[in-house]
Amino acid sequence: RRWIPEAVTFTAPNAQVAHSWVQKLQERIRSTRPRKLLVFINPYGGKGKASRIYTKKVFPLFELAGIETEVIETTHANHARDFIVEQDLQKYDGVVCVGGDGMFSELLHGLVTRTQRDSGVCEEDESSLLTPCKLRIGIIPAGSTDCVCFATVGINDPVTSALHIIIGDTQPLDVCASYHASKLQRFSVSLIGYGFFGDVLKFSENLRWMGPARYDVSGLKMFFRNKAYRGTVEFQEADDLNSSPRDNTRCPMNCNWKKISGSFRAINITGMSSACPKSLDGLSPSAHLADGTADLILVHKCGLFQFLKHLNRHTNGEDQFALPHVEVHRVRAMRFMPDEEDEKEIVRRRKGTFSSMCGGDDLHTSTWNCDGEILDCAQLRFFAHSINERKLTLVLHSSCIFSSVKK
Ligand SMILES: Nc1ncnc2c1ncn2[C@@H]1O[C@H](COP(=O)(O)OP(=O)(O)OP(=O)(O)O)[C@@H](O)[C@H]1O
Repeated sequence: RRWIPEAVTFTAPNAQVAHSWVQKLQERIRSTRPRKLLVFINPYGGKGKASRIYTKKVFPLFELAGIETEVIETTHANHARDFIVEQDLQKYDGVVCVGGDGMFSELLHGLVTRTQRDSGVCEEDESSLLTPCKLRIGIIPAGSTDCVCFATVGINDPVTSALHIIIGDTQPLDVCASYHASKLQRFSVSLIGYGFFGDVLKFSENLRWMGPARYDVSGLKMFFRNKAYRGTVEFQEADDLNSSPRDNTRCPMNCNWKKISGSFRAINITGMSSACPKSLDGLSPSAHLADGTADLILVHKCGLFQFLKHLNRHTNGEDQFALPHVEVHRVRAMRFMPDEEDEKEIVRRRKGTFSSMCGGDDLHTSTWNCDGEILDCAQLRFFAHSINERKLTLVLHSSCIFSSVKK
């Protein structure tokens, strides 16, 4: 999957022929390639090497390809998002982030919000039909995990990504919208995880000073903690062709929703494979990129060894779903409700001295990890939106979005 630039020399019989070749090539290139890009660099992403990666590896290629760039080094979180929401973007053919998944998410939210505002659509409203974004997002990987880049391009290599951007490659993606108490929480494209991955992210926030190693340390702690959370997952399977989460029907009987109650070690929803350098096949190797579905993976309460077996299968090529405590469904929508008893217990524990002493570590609900951002709530509804313009049925049902990601 790694691309490298290569020079090819054509020899023309005379200058006139050479000139016509150049002209023809330029015409072709102009119609498919971006001419002006807005680049955001997160100087603190990953190991803090984003600026150097851009200057040394990416900018020379953009220059060689005649792409004009405007570069903004971010000074604070949400700098890129706010810029996209507020500034004139007419002159750009695309926006590029040099950073990790968090930076990609900023650009995604900025573009979605901007597009809805410009077209007078309320993105907060669950029933709104969102307007697709025209601008594309390019990702130059320079973060800690670079999952979105890895799962779409197959490698997290800045030069490969720069070359894909230069030739105008596109890759449509599904965008998932998550709601809590009827309020939009976030848009996401890769993992939405409750239980294990929610806890790993939450605890890792205290360890930011460690850099990317924080995820390993937090993962180890949460693995041995072996906590499961009670609740009910309801979902609509993708092959249920008679209904769609956006068909505007009102069903009083919940007839097309499947329901599973129990104690879950992890609830993961992923709109793409979520592959990354640590797990080359990802959480769900056969997840599709742009079909309006996501894969729901339920890991029921199990022993340490059983959970280790499941996790280990993300890296050794064995089927991670072929285990008695794991099940997987392809879904269009999902909702999760923690057990009420647990909610009451949280309040009781929060008031207790024990809780304050252990920093809420013993809480009976987890949080959601939404593309690497914490959603501090347990109850959640989510919809997968298709953005694949080639499939008419999906466009008809689709209420969203969006731009394609340049590989
Ligand atoms: N100048 C800045 N100072 C502080 N935070 C920033 C700045 N610019 C961006 N951010 C925030 O930093 C967060 C993390 O950035 P980024 O995703 O690039 O790196 P990462 O977290 O190391 O990688 P990954 O998301 O792949 O694990 C983002 O959510 C972004 O909002």
